[in-house]
Amino acid sequence: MASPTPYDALLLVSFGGPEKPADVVPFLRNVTAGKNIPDARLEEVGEHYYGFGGRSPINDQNRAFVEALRADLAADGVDVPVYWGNRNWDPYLADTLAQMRDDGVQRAAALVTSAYSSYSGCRQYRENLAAAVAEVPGAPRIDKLRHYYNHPGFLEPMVDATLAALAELPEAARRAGHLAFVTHSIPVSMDDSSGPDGNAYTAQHRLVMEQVVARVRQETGHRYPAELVFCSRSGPPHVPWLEPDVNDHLRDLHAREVPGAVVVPIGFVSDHMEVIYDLDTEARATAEEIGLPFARAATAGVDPRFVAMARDLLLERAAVEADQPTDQPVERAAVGSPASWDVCPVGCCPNPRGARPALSGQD
Ligand SMILES: CC1=C(CCC(=O)O)c2cc3nc(cc4[nH]c(cc5[nH]c(cc1n2)c(C)c5CCC(=O)O)c(CCC(=O)O)c4C)C(CCC(=O)O)=C3C
Ligand SMILES: [Fe+2]
Repeated sequence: MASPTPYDALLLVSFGGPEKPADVVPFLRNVTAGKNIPDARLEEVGEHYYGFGGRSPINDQNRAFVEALRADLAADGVDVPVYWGNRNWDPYLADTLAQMRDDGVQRAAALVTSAYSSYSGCRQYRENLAAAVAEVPGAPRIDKLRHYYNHPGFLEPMVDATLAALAELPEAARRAGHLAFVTHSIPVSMDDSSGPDGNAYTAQHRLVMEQVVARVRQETGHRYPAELVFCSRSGPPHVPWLEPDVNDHLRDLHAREVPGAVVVPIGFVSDHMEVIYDLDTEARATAEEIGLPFARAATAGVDPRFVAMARDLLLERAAVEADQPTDQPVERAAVGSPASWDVCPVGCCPNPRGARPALSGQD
């Protein structure tokens, strides 16, 4: 049986979100510390949270994932505890690392709830992990697991979700509709510097989009027109961010007499606020306003294939890090493009505000 050695724990690392109205402003302060987010945008985002009782869905999604992962590991006989810590809200990374240390954990593999390369989606987590390790004397060693945007455990649930959403569209739109693949907008400069050679953020999303379109074609015999579009733009208006916005795109489809759209949130591993607000609330309202048939594909969430992916990545990396490697090459599940690196290359996804310590990198 595959062994998790040298890892004695798995750490789920996420963004965190508020759980009650009184959490919203302190949470937003944590997220935006040192960043140039206009006050108007913060008030707007605060309203998104208040509209859902001040509670983000993200923490409950992570609790469910941790439970499902514990069950998956137990069923497979992989005896490692699962911990969970966030960048921006309780349970904070440093508290979780202190707990892990107290439990005797020496070395843990970290799965981040962000599948792609970018400063916000990768290095910022690595910096926060480094800061938490520095804050906790005797903290375990943490190895961030590789990007998994092209892992079948992430892609296959997306294919099924896209097919299910297509089935929700009215008959006429089911065949001639378009697929709008949605991810979080980031500054154009952040995309330009993402990954070792730049533009990894958009390139990885396009690979995912192509894979899903190809798999949907296998299942339906039809190659759906598809576009990569963006949600949740923030920052000052004069700074360019990735476009088009999903709402503008829906209007554009309507103007071109496309009879319906399936929105596939490929940038999000579970139903985050961006999904339930930006897509289910705002984009759906746009579609209703213009009379465009609309369906939103489910996120991976606790799909058993996505949960099993976490086990697979842990065991894959354990085989790489093992003291006595076998002569068999380590198998790395990946579809359409090679598996991503284990350790981030030098200069990958730089911090626009200047270098600081980050874990799991060659620099
Ligand atoms: C690429 C990316 C991901 C995906 C990767 C990943 O998952 O990490 C992501 C995830 C998330 N972003 C989240 C929330 C927020 N992001 C903000 C701000 C920003 N995000 C950015 C990028 C990303 N963000 C950027 C470039 C900014 C501008 C400021 C900065 O340079 O950092 C702000 C401030 C207000 C605003 O500007 O909108 C909030 C409240 C939540 C929690 C949602 C919930 O509660 O369910 C999640 C999962
Ligand atoms: Fe964000």
